[in-house]
Amino acid sequence: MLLYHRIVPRLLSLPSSPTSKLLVRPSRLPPRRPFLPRCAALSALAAPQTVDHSDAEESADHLDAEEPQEPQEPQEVQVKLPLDRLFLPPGASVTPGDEEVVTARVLKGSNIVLGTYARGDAQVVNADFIKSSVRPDDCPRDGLPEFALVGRSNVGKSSLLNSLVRRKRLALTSKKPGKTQCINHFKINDSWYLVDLPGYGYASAPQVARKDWDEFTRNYFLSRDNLVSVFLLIDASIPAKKIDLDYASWLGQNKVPMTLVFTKCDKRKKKKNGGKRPEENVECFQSLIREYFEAAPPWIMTSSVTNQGRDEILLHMSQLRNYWRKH
Ligand SMILES: Nc1nc2c(ncn2[C@@H]2O[C@H](COP(=O)(O)OP(=O)(O)OP(=O)(O)O)[C@@H](O)[C@H]2O)c(=O)[nH]1
Ligand SMILES: [Mg+2]
Repeated sequence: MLLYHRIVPRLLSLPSSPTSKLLVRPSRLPPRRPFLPRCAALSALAAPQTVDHSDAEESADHLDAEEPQEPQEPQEVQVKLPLDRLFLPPGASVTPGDEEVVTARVLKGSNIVLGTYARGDAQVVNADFIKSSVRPDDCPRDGLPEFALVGRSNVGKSSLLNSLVRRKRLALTSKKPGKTQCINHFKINDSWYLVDLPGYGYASAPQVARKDWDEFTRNYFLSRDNLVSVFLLIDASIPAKKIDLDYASWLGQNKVPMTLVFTKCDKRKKKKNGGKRPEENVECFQSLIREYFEAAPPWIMTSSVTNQGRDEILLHMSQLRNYWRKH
C-alpha cells in the first residue's frame, strides 16, 4: 500500500499560507511520538559512514561532457527555515519548546528533519541491477520497499542513482534526453529497491514511445503497493518549469508521496538559463509549489558531480523505509 496516508502525517500541522490550495490532505493520523533528543542516526549525519567500494568515487567524467562545468563549492551554510516550511518525518511531532531541537536536526541543504526512524542502514553496501520492465505487472514481486526516481528527461535521474550507490555506470546515463526507457529495478543491500524511470517532457524518441513511457510510469505510481515514495527530480540550474509543477501537482492529487530533489546544484548561473543561481531557482520553485500544497513537501538539493546531498537522501530514505516496514 502506498505510504501516502502514513507519510502525510509527517507534514507539520502548522498554519499554511492562507492562499494555499488543498491538494494534499492527511486521511488518517497515526499516533504522534514526541521528538527524542539526539539519536544514533543524528551522529551518522554529523559524520556519515563511508563504504569502501572498488569503483567508488571515480571522476564523474560521464557527466555533462558537452558542457564542462566548474563545480561550485557545496553549500555548507544551512539556511534556517521557519517551522512551517520543514518536513517532519513519520512518527515525529513538535511539542512547544522543541523548536530548537527540531531545527538542529534538519538535513543539510534540505527542509527534511531527521527523525528516530533513520538507522545505521542508510549507506549502500551493495547494489545490483535486477530487471527492466515495461508494465507494472512485470516488476519484482518480492514486496521489498522501493523508491522511484522520476523527472524530466535529462534531469539527472540515472546519474543520481549512480551517485547514491557510488558506482559510475550502474544506471546508464547520456547527455541526450530519452536514455532510460523502462522501469529499471536496482536492489540495494538485498533489502530494498531504487527504481530508475524514463523521463517526461522532451526526449529524442518518437511521440508514440514517449506517450507509452508516460502511461506505464503513471500506472506504476498508481498500482505499486511497495512504493514508499517517489523522488521527483527538478533541474536547479534552470528556472522553474510548468511541466514539473504539473507533475508534482498530479502526484499530490493522486496521493502519491513525493520528495522533491533539486539536481545539478553544482552548475554556475548562466545568462541563457535565466542568470539565476541554483539556490535562487530552488527558492522560486518552492514559492510556486506552495500554491499547490497545503504543507511543504520534503525537498533536498543535490549534485551528482560533487555528490552533494547523497548521504542526506540516503538518511531520508532510511527513515521512510523503516517507518514503512513498521506500519
Ligand atoms: N553538472 C551536472 N550534470 C549532471 C548532473 N546530473 C546529471 N548530469 C548530466 O545530465 C545529463 C543527463 O543525465 P542522466 O542521468 O542520463 O539524466 P536522466 O534524467 O536519467 O535522463 P533520461 O534517462 O534521458 O530521462 C548527463 O549529461 C549527465 O552527465 C549534475 O548533478 N550536475
Ligand atoms: Mg536515465
